[in-house]
Amino acid sequence: MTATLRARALNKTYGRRQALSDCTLDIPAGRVVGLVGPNGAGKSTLLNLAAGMLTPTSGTIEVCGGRPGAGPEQLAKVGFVAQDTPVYAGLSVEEHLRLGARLNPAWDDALAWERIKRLGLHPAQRAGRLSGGQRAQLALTLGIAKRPELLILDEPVAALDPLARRDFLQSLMEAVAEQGLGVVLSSHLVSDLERACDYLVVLVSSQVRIAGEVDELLAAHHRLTGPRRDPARLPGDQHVVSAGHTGRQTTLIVRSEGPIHDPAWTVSGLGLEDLVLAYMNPDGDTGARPALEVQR
Ligand SMILES: Nc1ncnc2c1ncn2[C@@H]1O[C@H](COP(=O)(O)OP(=O)(O)OP(=O)(O)O)[C@@H](O)[C@H]1O
Repeated sequence: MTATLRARALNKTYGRRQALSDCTLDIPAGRVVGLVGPNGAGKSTLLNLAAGMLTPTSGTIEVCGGRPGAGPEQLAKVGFVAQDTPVYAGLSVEEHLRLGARLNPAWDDALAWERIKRLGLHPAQRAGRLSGGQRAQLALTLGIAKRPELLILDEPVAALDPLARRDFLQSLMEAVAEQGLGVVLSSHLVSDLERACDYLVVLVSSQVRIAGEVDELLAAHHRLTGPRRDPARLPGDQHVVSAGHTGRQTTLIVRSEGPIHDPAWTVSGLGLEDLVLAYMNPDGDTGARPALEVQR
């Protein structure tokens, strides 16, 4: 597997606060990767390490085959749109594009202008006067026109209304299809990740809880409902991710590569949201408590 991001025993501490702990991860190339986890889990820290904006406390991280931020060639391979889609408020849309052209060796000016026209952004408009959605689209345009191998987006849609979010993700998906670039995208909106991502990483309490192809993860996880019983008595190949009990009933989220034939259980599949919630909330409550924001 060609890895676009490879982390080995990666740690990052801020003072005494552990933001990322012993993170070992291989993200394959050319995927759209959803990074999800509770507030403070370490998502921005991981993305900033991948973009070369932070350096590890210990361990290693490689992105597109090199050390993040190590020289102009490496910088050209990776696009990064930080949280809150930062743009220069005093610069116009056109000035942003000119700056992009000057700073990025593989800059695709035709692509940038085509996107700006399609989005209906006026070249003379100052970025500070754009709406949140327009600023996000401008930042995405700069990221895409740089023509990186990997585009890293930290909560790019958080401030957008549902229509702007759909447009933003649509633009992103088009760029992925046309350019074959890889994307790592963090978001709390699982429905957006479900729409856009084919690979999932769940980060909880500064550690990677699970990572893999979305289709494979969904196929390997099941919800078991049946008479109350001790989860420890399941067969060894059935790994309990989360367990919830009422007086008489047990509901388990289980990872199992093979089918589950025990007639005592009613077995059903999971959606991505259920899967993410099970890993974020392993101590039971396998019902639908919304620990994540879900918007459609
Ligand atoms: N510059 C900093 N100085 C000190 N602590 C920090 C700093 N940046 C982040 N942290 C801490 O590191 C941990 C991980 O933060 P991080 O921003 O990576 O989480 P996150 O998963 O992106 O959260 P959110 O979903 O809220 O954006 C948190 O406990 C946070 O308080």
